[in-house]
Amino acid sequence: MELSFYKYQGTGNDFIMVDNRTNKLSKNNTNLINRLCDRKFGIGADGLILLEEPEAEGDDFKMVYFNADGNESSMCGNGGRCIVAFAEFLGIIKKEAAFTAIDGFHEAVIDNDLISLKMSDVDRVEEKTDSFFLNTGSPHHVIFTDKIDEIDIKKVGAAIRYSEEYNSIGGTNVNFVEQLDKVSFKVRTYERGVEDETLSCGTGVTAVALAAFAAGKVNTTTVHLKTPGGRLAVSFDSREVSFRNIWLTGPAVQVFKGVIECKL
Ligand SMILES: N[C@@H](CCC[C@H](N)C(=O)O)C(=O)O
Repeated sequence: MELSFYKYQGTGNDFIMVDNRTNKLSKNNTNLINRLCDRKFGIGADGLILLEEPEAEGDDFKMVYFNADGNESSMCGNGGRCIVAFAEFLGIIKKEAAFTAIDGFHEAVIDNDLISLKMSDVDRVEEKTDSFFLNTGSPHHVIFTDKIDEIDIKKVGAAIRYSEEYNSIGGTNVNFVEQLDKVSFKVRTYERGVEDETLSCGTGVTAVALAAFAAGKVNTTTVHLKTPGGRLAVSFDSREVSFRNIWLTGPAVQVFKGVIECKL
């Protein structure tokens, strides 16, 4: 089978994007999706995203997200911004989008090079001994440090991701964070399903912004995040540790397109 695809990146978090409105690509083919995401044997990406026909009334499309390991997973914030850019490219939307992903309904707005995505509400930030845990559409463990560049992200991240603490939820993503000033943080993320550090994680920086606010490290409701792949911003309304109207903003870019021969 020949598969047409597009490659997108959002602050260096990269995705294979497939227009699957004709259901050409089966969602159960874990090996194929894993192979397509492989950086040596395939196209190479942190994940693969299907744009499908909407199921809910008023939606423009449906988003289905797979990690590089080939498994369908929870919400991807950078992928959500990239699929909005893809939908605009395909002519499905103009400057605004409404779509459903695994964690529910999302809205998005395109403003020149920046795409803002409305994230799921967050009702709980769990404070642990030296870290925080919250779910921003995907599960995130957040650790504040003052030596972020000295951490072996893959080693320490994997130890937490596979720890007994997170077994019952299928593991977690792990974010290491260093405060830069009153409103900015440097973030490095170990991503579940990629099983390595990625250049950026959208649900991850969202978790960092909310955890920083809950911990009293910032008192503004817009937080700036510097990742190895670029800059993102998160804004929100807060009531104690309950967060609403959460928006993730940053660039999303089409890198190339192609056709690949897939053995099913
Ligand atoms: N890169 C993503 C997060 C993707 C999901 C994650 N790897 C998981 O399985 O929890 C983002 O930008 O949010």
